[in-house]
Amino acid sequence: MTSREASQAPLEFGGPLGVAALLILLPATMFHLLLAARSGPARLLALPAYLPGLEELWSPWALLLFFIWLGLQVALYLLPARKVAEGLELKDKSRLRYPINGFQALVLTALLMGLGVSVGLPLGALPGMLLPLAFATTLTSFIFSLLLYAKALVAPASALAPGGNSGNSMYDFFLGRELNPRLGSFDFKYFCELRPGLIGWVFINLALLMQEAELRGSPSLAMWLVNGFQLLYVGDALWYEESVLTTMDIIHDGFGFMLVFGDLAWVPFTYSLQAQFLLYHPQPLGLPMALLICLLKAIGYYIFRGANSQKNTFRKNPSDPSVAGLETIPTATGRRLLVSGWWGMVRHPNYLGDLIMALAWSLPCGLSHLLPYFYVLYFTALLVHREARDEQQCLQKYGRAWQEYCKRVPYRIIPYVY
Ligand SMILES: NC(=O)C1=CN([C@@H]2O[C@H](COP(=O)(O)OP(=O)(O)OC[C@H]3O[C@@H](n4cnc5c(N)ncnc54)[C@H](OP(=O)(O)O)[C@@H]3O)[C@@H](O)[C@H]2O)C=CC1
Ligand SMILES: CC(C)CCC[C@@H](C)[C@H]1CC=C2C3=C(CC[C@@]21C)[C@@]1(C)CC[C@H](O)C[C@@H]1CC3
Repeated sequence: MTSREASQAPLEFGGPLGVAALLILLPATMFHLLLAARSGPARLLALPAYLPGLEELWSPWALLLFFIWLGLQVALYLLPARKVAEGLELKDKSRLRYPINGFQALVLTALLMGLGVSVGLPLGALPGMLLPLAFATTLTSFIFSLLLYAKALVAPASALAPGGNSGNSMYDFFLGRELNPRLGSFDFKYFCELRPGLIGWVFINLALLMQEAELRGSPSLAMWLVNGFQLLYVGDALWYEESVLTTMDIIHDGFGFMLVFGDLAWVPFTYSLQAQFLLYHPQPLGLPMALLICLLKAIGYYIFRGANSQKNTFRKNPSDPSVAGLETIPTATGRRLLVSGWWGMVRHPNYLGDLIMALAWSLPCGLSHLLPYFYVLYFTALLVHREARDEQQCLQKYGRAWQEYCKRVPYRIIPYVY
């Protein structure tokens, strides 16, 4: 297939019409959440009381701040890494190399921020800039995705993603045509997936905490919990950075608007919704309830980390003592599928743990509003859809062995429910 021939891969996300809707709906939802979080009624399901004018959205300072942030993260990405990992084999039998220094980037960013705050950097002013920052990031995401689309037009056929090469420009712009767009050894998708948005989310949360301390004397218990839980999640993702190299985002999906906007804008501005909500709507939280929520978070994390580590260890070294005793099914590819341990409980135990953690992030916000539960609702939809896509890919990869696995482990995410 040449780069100008369209692939026959089935269309996802409702095809061109579906992605046209998503191109509008995703940014609109993000701005709706940003506005709702600061509004008095904080309603998830009501239209905003007013629409911000361009003067409220556009600020060259916000754009500059976003580029300084990107520049800092690029610089940290380029620092010597403790390890350079190889990705999975590509169509042309080559393997790309990726620096494993995301956790180092998080720690260095924290040190720089600490230093900055100690000499007067007004981190607490960030919450007031979220709207123009989100606007600048969205604008940049559209332009960056267009550049990536143009770059893919001259990429060799072997560099294209299986799904983003339908021949419909809007669909391919959304899904991404090129699988691993790079400039030299700088990998745009890998960089964006784990650095600017994920680390940005942590510092937006921290800025909201500092602002709350400024407003009310000290941060609330609910704000501490949300900050702590989400920092653990981001720290974990960066500590286990190498495992992102086997996710469908890296090995299957192209780098188009969906991931560009998702990584750069959606993650920092919507995943910080609970902390945004708490700044404008303080919630009382007693110690017993806080302890119960911590227990829920611990259970979710235990399942999430246990399941992810078990699969990653098994894929790296099936004779590792921690996984050697697990029951498996052989497949025609030579790889085996786990059918006991976490992966014998449901077919996506890691999603179950992630969903439990999502609930624990929202509960500190109390039960008076639906808004802070947006993440739980969105994430359930995302994981159900993602699970269906992964099943399809596994069925193609493993055929009868996958059918056998589904028979042995009938539930997808929640035991005896789904
Ligand atoms: N917060 C967020 O917004 C998001 C978080 N996540 C989280 O990221 C993590 C990664 O998720 P995701 O990328 O979807 O994929 P998974 O980590 O669930 O990996 C799925 C892959 O695992 C392998 N696999 C499936 N079943 C078995 C088995 N029984 N034995 C051995 N290998 C098996 C298959 O690949 P193969 O056989 O090729 O190894 C399959 O394609 C999850 O914890 C998820 O919750 C994901 C998306 C968004
Ligand atoms: C804009 C759309 C709604 C879709 C956006 C999807 C992205 C936000 C997510 C796609 C896969 C992701 C992963 C993570 C963050 C969210 C995105 C980028 C993690 C890095 C989160 C931490 C986990 O430990 C690993 C995840 C890998 C997939």
